[in-house]
Amino acid sequence: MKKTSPKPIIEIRDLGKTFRPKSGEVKALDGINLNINQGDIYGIIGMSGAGKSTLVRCINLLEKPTSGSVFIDGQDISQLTEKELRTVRYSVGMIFQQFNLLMQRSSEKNILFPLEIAGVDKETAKKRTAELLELVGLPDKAKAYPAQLSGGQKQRIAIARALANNPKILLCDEATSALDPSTTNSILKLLKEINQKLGITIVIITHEMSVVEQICSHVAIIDKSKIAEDGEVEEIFKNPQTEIAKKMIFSENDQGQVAMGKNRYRIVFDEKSSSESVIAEMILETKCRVNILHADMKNIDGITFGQMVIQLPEDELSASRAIHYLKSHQITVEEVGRHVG
Ligand SMILES: Nc1ncnc2c1ncn2[C@@H]1O[C@H](COP(=O)(O)OP(=O)(O)OP(=O)(O)O)[C@@H](O)[C@H]1O
Repeated sequence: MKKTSPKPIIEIRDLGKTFRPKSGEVKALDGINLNINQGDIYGIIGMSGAGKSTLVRCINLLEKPTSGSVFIDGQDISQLTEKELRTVRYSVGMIFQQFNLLMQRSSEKNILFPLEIAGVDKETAKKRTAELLELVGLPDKAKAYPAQLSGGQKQRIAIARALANNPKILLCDEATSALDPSTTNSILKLLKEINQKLGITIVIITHEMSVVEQICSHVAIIDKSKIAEDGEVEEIFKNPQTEIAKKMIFSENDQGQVAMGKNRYRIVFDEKSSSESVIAEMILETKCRVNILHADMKNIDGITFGQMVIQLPEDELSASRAIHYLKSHQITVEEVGRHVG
């Protein structure tokens, strides 16, 4: 039977955005093409100034592209009237780094706010608010004001508010950047649950690869206004092609530890192969001396990967024997010496 290809809910075609402030022209986005499918958790990652916020503002209709198009659920949003745009806006919810809750309103009233604007009757809106408080795990905080909530709780209320009008897409702009690591984990877990329970497509804008690794199915790496690389997170992690992807996969700490010396290789293991035994057997079989410079584990969308940076001897023959051994055991091997540090 023919496999049906997944349906893109967001299609970005040749998108360009140029700002023209008095100080000169800034090309914030240049020739962006991206397909985000229904049900994806799609990470958009890049360094500061790469163009992430501009891209998200083009998707949520706050910024008008200079060229190209954005299709949401098959509709070219640049061709819509104001009235049609309002309807499409309901299908895109958004959460932010600073939560953006209304400080004078209780949690419950914050969630009610978009329902009031949409003209939902009071009884239905109240019922929906109670369901959403339950969904984000805070039914007991209905009457609390934002000032009485922790950062993680504020973000949970913001998520409930963003979901009030049943959007098809949830955009998260650096939504965990103001949170500590354990709160970040709990918010990412909640987003994953929402994606699975409601089938909602989630787009996550972040500068942290760890966020992408934890919950995203796909990622696009933006560098200097263009997409450097995009695809499934697992594939990009195992086989990054561009300098920027390699840089983002190694955290700053890792780079410090592996910056010294020549002949360094990054190797990636999956759950099926144990790093220790493969390395031990490789040393026994090839008689090649290996220096382990760095090793850690990463959990990518629920699958554990080990990565190591090893240093091989300068003697080319032994080094190539070792590389051949690793590759023949289906282990990803790439030289990092020129790229890292
Ligand atoms: N309204 C604007 N007017 C002029 N230039 C702008 C405007 N908005 C963004 N830019 C410029 O466009 C480029 C991309 O900015 P953008 O905010 O999209 O990057 P970013 O990847 O989100 O960065 P950060 O992670 O620091 O928020 C930057 O050079 C920025 O200075």
